[in-house]
Amino acid sequence: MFVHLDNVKKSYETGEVSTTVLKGVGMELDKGEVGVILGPSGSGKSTLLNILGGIDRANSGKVTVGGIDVTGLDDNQLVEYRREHVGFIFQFYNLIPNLTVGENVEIVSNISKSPLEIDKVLKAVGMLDKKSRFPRELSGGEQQRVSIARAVVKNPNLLLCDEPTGALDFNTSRDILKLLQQINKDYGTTILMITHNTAISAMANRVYKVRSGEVIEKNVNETVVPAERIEW
Ligand SMILES: Nc1ncnc2c1ncn2[C@@H]1O[C@H](COP(=O)(O)OP(=O)(O)OP(=O)(O)O)[C@@H](O)[C@H]1O
Repeated sequence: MFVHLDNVKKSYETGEVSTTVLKGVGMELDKGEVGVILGPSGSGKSTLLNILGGIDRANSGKVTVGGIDVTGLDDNQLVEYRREHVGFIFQFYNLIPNLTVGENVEIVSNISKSPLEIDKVLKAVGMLDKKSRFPRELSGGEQQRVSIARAVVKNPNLLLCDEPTGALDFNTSRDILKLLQQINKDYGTTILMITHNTAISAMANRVYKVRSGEVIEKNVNETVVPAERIEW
């Protein structure tokens, strides 16, 4: 398995209080697959994604990605892992406001070992003609396209998306999902996506339902539905 989480546990200590957020999560994804994590607010989805992406650490259990034992990495190795292998897409884009579209993508490309061509990636997300614009001059959907370009330019093995369509209307969401599906197909990028929207799970190979820090249901879809046919 390309992505493998085994019995991952996580709790946060705030003062004297300990909150258990993940209670022994198991998850698997083959190379080139799309996975969807569904679950209510506060169920631990973002924590799970952050551990997988090397932003946060598990207290126990094992996480491997493409043969790398992520749980065994020291802080420097974790930075390297994030930089080389993982692309992140968030609900609220997180673009740098005083850099243009091109520059937002370029700063990531500059610190990557084997980046893709910036213009090629901007073209793939339909933003090449707006390369010189600033984020404030773009719609939400366009900003999300740029944040996808920024994540994809480093040619990551794993693309982690935390509610990528959470702030977008139906049509724009569907365009963004189509784009993610296209990237999965064209670059063979393994994608794991958090969503509240159960309809989106139709485009995934594997679906994980999470509740209160536990996986309560795992499904493997025999057929994957093209994003343009998803309705909600
Ligand atoms: N750094 C932290 N310190 C303390 N508690 C935290 C921290 N990060 C998350 N939590 C708690 O862990 C629980 C799970 O949070 P998480 O963000 O993973 O849930 P989620 O399923 O992604 O929720 P949402 O859908 O609302 O984003 C929440 O109760 C949250 O308050």
